[in-house]
Amino acid sequence: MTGAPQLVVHRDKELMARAAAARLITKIVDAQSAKGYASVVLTGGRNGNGLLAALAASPARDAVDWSRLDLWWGDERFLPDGDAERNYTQARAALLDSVPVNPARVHPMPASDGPYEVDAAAEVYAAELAAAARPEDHGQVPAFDVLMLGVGPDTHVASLFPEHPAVRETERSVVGVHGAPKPPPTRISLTLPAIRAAREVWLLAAGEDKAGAAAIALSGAGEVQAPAAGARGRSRTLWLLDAAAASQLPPELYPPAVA
Ligand SMILES: O=C1O[C@H](COP(=O)(O)O)[C@@H](O)[C@H](O)[C@H]1O
Repeated sequence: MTGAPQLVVHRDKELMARAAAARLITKIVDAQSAKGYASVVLTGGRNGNGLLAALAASPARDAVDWSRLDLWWGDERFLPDGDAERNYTQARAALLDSVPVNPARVHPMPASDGPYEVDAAAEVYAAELAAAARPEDHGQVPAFDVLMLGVGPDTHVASLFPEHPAVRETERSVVGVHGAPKPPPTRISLTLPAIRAAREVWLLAAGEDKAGAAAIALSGAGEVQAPAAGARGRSRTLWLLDAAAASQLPPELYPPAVA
């Protein structure tokens, strides 16, 4: 597991989205060159969708071989297929409908109008992840190249909310979430162990309303009280912030000391 999280602070949220999109393109291209494919976990929320829109607008998007990209989701709002509030619907609108992804490699979480209730739907997604894990991944989910997470103002990541049962899960890779404090109340989420299987975890936080959450999560809070504190990658944990979201960080974390 990685050491301390690394921080990159951009001037504003537009620049953060563009820089993060450029970073993601490079990461995908590098992974595809090294092993033939890349696997990425997408996040919902404003910052995640901002990144996808910036990627869609980037001329460098053509450097990605979209047919050799596995896409997964970190969480989903358990709503009918096509609902405008589903993370999958929003990712399609922001990016996926305008690039030649291979539909067989795109893995949205189940919708509420499918054959499963939420806990069974979570089990189905866990089985899909397990089937995609390779022996060298040594786990029940693939070793994702990059797993992105938006950080909520309450420090939630994916659909893991402070003090909720889902954030305490230590065995399963995917769980149904009931009674989430942010609508809709019923959701599906990767758990912290599944998140920590990723090579790199990128936490996205832009805007003043994320400043308190970033400060708490980066100042030694426990993961049950501040789920973002428990989101770490195997080889790297990267916080991508804008100046507003970094504005309450303790001075020992930001700005960096002058050499
Ligand atoms: O509901 C959700 O919220 C978080 C954070 O969203 P934001 O709009 O505050 O950035 C998001 O990461 C998660 O995927 C989503 O389901």
